[in-house]
Amino acid sequence: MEGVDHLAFERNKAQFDVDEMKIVWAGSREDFELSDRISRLVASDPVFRKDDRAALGRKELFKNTLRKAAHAWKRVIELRLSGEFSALEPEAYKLRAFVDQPAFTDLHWGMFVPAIQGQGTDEQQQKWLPLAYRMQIIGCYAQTELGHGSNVQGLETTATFDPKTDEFVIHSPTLTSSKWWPGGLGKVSTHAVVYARLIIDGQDYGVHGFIVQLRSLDDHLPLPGITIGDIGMKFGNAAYNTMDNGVLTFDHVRIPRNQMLMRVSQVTREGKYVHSNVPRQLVYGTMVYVRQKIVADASVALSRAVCIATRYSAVRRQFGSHNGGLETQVIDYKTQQSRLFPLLASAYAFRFVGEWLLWLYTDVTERLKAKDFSTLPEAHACTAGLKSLTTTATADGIEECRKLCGGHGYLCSSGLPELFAVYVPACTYEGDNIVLLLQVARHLVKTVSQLSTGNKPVGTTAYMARLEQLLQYHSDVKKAEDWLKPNVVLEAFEARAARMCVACAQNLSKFSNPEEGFQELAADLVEAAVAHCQLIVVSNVYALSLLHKHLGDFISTGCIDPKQGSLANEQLRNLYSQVRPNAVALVDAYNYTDHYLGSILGRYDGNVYPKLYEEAWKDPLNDSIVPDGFKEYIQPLLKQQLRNARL
Ligand SMILES: CCCCCCCCCCCCCCCCCC(=O)SCCNC(=O)CCNC(=O)[C@H](O)C(C)(C)COP(=O)(O)OP(=O)(O)OC[C@H]1O[C@@H](n2cnc3c(N)ncnc32)[C@H](O)[C@@H]1OP(=O)(O)O
Ligand SMILES: Cc1cc2nc3c(=O)[nH]c(=O)nc-3n(C[C@H](O)[C@H](O)[C@H](O)COP(=O)(O)OP(=O)(O)OC[C@H]3O[C@@H](n4cnc5c(N)ncnc54)[C@H](O)[C@@H]3O)c2cc1C
Repeated sequence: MEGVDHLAFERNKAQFDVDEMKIVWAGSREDFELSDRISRLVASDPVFRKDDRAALGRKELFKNTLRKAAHAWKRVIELRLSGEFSALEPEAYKLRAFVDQPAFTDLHWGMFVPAIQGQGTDEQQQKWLPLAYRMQIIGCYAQTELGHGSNVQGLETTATFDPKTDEFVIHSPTLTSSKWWPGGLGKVSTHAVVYARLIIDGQDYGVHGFIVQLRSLDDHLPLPGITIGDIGMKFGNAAYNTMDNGVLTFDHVRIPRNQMLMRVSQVTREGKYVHSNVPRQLVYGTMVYVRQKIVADASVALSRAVCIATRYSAVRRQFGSHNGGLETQVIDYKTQQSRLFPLLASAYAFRFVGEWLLWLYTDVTERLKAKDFSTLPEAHACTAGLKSLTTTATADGIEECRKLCGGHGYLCSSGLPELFAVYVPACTYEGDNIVLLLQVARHLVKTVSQLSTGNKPVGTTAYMARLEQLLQYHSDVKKAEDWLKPNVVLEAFEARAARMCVACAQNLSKFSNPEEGFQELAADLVEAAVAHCQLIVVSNVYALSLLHKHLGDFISTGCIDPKQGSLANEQLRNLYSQVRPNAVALVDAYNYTDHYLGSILGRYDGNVYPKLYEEAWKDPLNDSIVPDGFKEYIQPLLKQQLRNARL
């Protein structure tokens, strides 16, 4: 029935003010109003239609992406959504988010511009940023190669200084040195920040960033010595195939010396290599920025999936009808709750941890400007660890939501297959999640080993200062309600993380070669890093479901005993019952339009079945009643069977 709210009875059960929660989710009233306005603006604009995406071929899909990106840019300017000619303002960022289609612009604004901002000198910024802000040049981030992604120091592209001409010669010496993966490179970018080994007078100074023009600004053809193309279709149908991830090789391409990004180190006219008094790691700064953004986006992707699964679970009924009455809503099954509600809690937890990480990132950026580099290792460990933790949980969570929607979750019209396919590379790009956890583990082991030298741990590792106490700790939980006290939960998580880190550090000390030890104990180190990152995120329901999931860690490290573990589980069940009447309202608080959700199962009005039925008839296969190919392939079979039957 059109116009009827099939979920009204659920909404009436809510025990909190949904409008207030919308503001909490958005961050502030101002942010809420902005998101609300822009999401409606996108939803009502036919150019931003997306329900036809699944049926488009690659070329149409890509052209459709170009059209949307151009239209979005026009809207940004027409509506004066941001300051003059910049898409880095929150308004433009929101517009991009609600358009909901990965495009070259993500890399231009999300990596090319930040790389110049973070690694360029003032002079370089003045030259390149105005062009980039106006999109008079379009850039990408060309770091990864066919042979190396995680191992950045292993990149092979070379940038050799030629003192005669005051230029760098950019070259791809091997097949494996071909740049491979950069988004926006394949068909669109005119420029790139290319990461290459700096060679001066035969000496290798390691990987540095260079601004390289790739295509003519007139006819868009690659410049001499440059070969570029798209790397081909990726996982999922529409999904990330809106993006032109590309391949690029250089054959002795010359660029002026002043196109090396020179904030961290410089090459003089005489070919002298000069290193500023800033840490070399700032070359990796763009990755820290994007990892922080990815954490903030994890809650968005997970909340979309949870919103679809929660609304649909309230609509869907199976079994349990008595005397011809209604069957049970699947959301009332305890197993459904134990799978869905921790994800609902995670979406909220990630939303808040994303805010916190933005604060941490802003703080470190301010400090860097004032030449205080002391918090850089902590910022790197937190962004790397939380990127890994939240993207893994979100990718797994989206897939769980698909299963929570039963068979209909597998239909493209549920929105979940595409959401999963678009999201899942987040576990790999911007740092493989295991490789990033190993970075966190290095930071933790270093922190533990420095305790004996009197180095006071700071930031998220501050709990290590209470190591003696945490090693003695045993939970004093006696009844299920004790697990509701935040301190009780926090201490258990601190003790578990501390003990796992100390155990790793002790085992490492048994190796004469620390690197060998690190390789050998890598699996344990990853688990210790996960424990530390979970500690950063813990909050009520979420914490208890994690404790339940990782009960083995808590018991084997002696933080809690099995009885306390089952009390945690008992409390978890109580919490699920408290969440149940509020579940639909909690997902309404995300304030997502039906356009943005892109899901029949997650429709605000819950009018699922008629719309699913209607949608099925739109499939191109249903354009004709008898399928194309019937005469060639089906009819002969049927005729043959008839003949056989007669025989
Ligand atoms: C209209 C508007 C539209 C707006 C849209 C905006 C959209 C925004 C969102 C953008 C979305 C973009 C989509 C995503 C695209 C993906 C792009 C990519 O994948 S790009 C490609 C991404 N690729 C990857 O992510 C590659 C992953 N690999 C790596 O990051 C590195 O190679 C490594 C870290 C694994 C090893 O590094 P390596 O040097 O070999 O070895 P060591 O371990 O010895 O470390 C040495 C020292 O450095 C330290 N340190 C390390 N990192 C950092 C850091 N970041 N910082 C600080 N420090 C760092 C480390 O702690 C150590 O310190 P110490 O102990 O000596 O004191
Ligand atoms: C959709 C998408 C978009 C991308 N966009 C860009 C872009 O715009 N620009 C760009 O430069 N790059 C881009 N990339 C590349 C991306 O950053 C890399 O793929 C990523 O960093 C992982 O590196 P890799 O492919 O070398 O993986 P590998 O390191 O080869 O990983 C393979 C396996 O080896 C394991 N492994 C590797 N090293 C270790 C170790 N030391 N210890 C234990 N296990 C290890 C990993 O865990 C993984 O299981 C993109 C990738 C994707 C998928």
